[in-house]
Amino acid sequence: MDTRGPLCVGIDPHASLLQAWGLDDDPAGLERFARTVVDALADRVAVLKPQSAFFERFGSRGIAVLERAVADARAAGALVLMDAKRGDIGSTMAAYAAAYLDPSSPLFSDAVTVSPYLGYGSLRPAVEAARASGSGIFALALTSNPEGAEVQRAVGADGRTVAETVLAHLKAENAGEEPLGSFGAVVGATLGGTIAEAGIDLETGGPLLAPGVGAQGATPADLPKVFGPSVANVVPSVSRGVLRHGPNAAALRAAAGRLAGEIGAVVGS
Ligand SMILES: O=c1ccn([C@@H]2O[C@H](COP(=O)(O)O)[C@@H](O)[C@H]2O)c(=O)[nH]1
Repeated sequence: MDTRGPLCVGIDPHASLLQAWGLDDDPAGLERFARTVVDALADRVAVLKPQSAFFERFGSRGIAVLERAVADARAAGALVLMDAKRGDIGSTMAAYAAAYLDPSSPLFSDAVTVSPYLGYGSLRPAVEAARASGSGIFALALTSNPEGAEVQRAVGADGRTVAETVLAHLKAENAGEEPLGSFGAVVGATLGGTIAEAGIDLETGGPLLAPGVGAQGATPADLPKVFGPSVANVVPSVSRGVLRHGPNAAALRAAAGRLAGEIGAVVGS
């Protein structure tokens, strides 16, 4: 983030984008799509975020493409955040942690998105794997979709919302880490002033992944209102808002560059 700015670009090979890029909706089209994004952007953006679902839908051939994209992006200097939103009982979580956070795995990534909705404690194997390998996690706290509120804003017996409980756990993981720890939260850029209105503290000492800029309607100018004083820790994430400019590499770079400039103007990077 210090050297490249905080922008994260998602690699989301929607069938509609493959078509728009003149590619077939098959593993060869998927591979060309992923390779084009990595070649265009991995040497300049801080984070590339492959959305695992779009690779998984092609089965083992899609996963092979994902493995190559992860390796190539990391080799070019980008951090890779695997958006897989894994979450399960602890013993199964250990296997997910081995898949994404163990350096010997072909899908090893710098971080993975995880769902804390089987209870934050169920994520312990991922936390431990991240500590062991120097990687990280991003736990879903306040997601960008409107349906998330019914779970995430629910109030527990201690008077805190579920999201606040998740954020408090992340803050404890990051204690003592400077300038930021490796235990991030996902907080949608689409949430407007609702976080401040609810008095939710986003100071977890970790990065805040902010999806929702672009196709979901949020803009870089919304970030200060959504994140308040925590805006400096935000990693804004954009997928379709950049990808729709492909397949031309220069156009992808220009789109990412424009967004990076707009984000820099509001977060001060
Ligand atoms: O709260 C969340 C968590 C994750 N996502 C993911 O981010 C991208 C958004 O894509 P856009 O094209 O920029 O809308 C996608 O992979 C989602 O699964 C999210 O949107 N919200």
